[in-house]
Amino acid sequence: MADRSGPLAGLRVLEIAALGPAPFCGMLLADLGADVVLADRIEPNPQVTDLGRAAISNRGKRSIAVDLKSPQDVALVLQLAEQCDALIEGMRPGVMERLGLGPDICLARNPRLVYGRMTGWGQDGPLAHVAAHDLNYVALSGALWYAGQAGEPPLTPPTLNGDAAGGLYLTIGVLAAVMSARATGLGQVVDAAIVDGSAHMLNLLLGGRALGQLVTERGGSILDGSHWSATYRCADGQFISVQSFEPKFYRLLLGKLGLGADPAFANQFDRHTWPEAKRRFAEVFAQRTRDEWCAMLEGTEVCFAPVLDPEAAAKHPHMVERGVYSSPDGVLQANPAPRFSGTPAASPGPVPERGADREWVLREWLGVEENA
Ligand SMILES: CC(=O)SCCNC(=O)CCNC(=O)[C@H](O)C(C)(C)COP(=O)(O)OP(=O)(O)OC[C@H]1O[C@@H](n2cnc3c(N)ncnc32)[C@H](O)[C@@H]1OP(=O)(O)O
Repeated sequence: MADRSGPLAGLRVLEIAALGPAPFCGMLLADLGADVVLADRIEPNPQVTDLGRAAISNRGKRSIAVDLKSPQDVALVLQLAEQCDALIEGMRPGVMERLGLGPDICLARNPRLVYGRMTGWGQDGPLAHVAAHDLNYVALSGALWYAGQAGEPPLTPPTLNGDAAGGLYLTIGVLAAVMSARATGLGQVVDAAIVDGSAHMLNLLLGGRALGQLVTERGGSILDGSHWSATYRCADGQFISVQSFEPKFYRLLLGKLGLGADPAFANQFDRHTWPEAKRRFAEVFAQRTRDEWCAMLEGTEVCFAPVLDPEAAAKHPHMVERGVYSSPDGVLQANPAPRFSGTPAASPGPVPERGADREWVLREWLGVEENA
């Protein structure tokens, strides 16, 4: 029986505890109302810092602690897998099989089950079994190539293109496969690899490559090389962003900066003019503080925003009015997204204590009263 609300109310998901993207997928599903039971480790993973109550990715889930090296607990996980729509896991390929929890066994027990697998490299291929992390996967996918400035090494971006996007692809895959299982009665394996998702997202840019807008040289393309698509340091050391792509918005920006009549800025898309134009923009933006630029440019059509740290972002009037962030238990976090008009998601539930919901899980999912 579901007690969560949101468009996924009634969807049961069993998540085998892992790092990064798989828990992020579990959070997305829980945010949207799914009943997510986290099969957690009995003790924290010794390889990584235990985030405890700050493990935002676990919010809204129920936790049951299991020792997957114990046949008894493996049997329990299989029983839970029989009762759910989807199982998600993020271990190295072959680990679940070794534990006796591989897809063949689980699907034999529950033919409607969607078995979602999250990895960096994928379930097969020469690197499938090799340890790596976000940066490595994004590097191999082709996407990291464009992160950075001309003549500089690619930077280490926040783990959004790899881990977070990988979790999003797992989420989409799981939901698509659940729809298919509801229509056909048959579950399947979803192999969500960060390299696939990261490359797939590059499609957004690869069309521009065909047109010459995206060149191989880092920092040489319209969106990462031009003066009108950049961040600038202000007089107080803070930063602002402009991305005045359309000529009408670009002209407006030039006007606001007092450069409208300057011929050096006349050819917006001529990449030969960009380095000098960027230097001139930098000089102009360095003359006022970020707040002064906000007062002048925010809310206009020049395509402008201040660059904010998450705490400042949470306090920005636009973000406040939309309620984008909150701080339950004193831990700053973003609220569920997207938003639904008919089945809105409730506020996310708390981060569970490890193993705290065993009684609830056994009763609600298996009909077993352990202490009766
Ligand atoms: C910042 C980031 O990029 S996070 C994303 C990292 N990459 C991924 O998530 C991709 C997929 N995952 C992986 O490739 C790997 O899990 C890595 C590289 C992240 C970590 O490698 P490892 O620490 O060696 O973990 P691996 O997944 O191989 O195995 C997990 C081990 O924990 C054990 N384990 C997991 N849960 C439990 C449990 N509840 N009880 C007992 N043992 C458990 C497994 O049995 C396995 O041990 P074994 O090899 O003795 O059977």
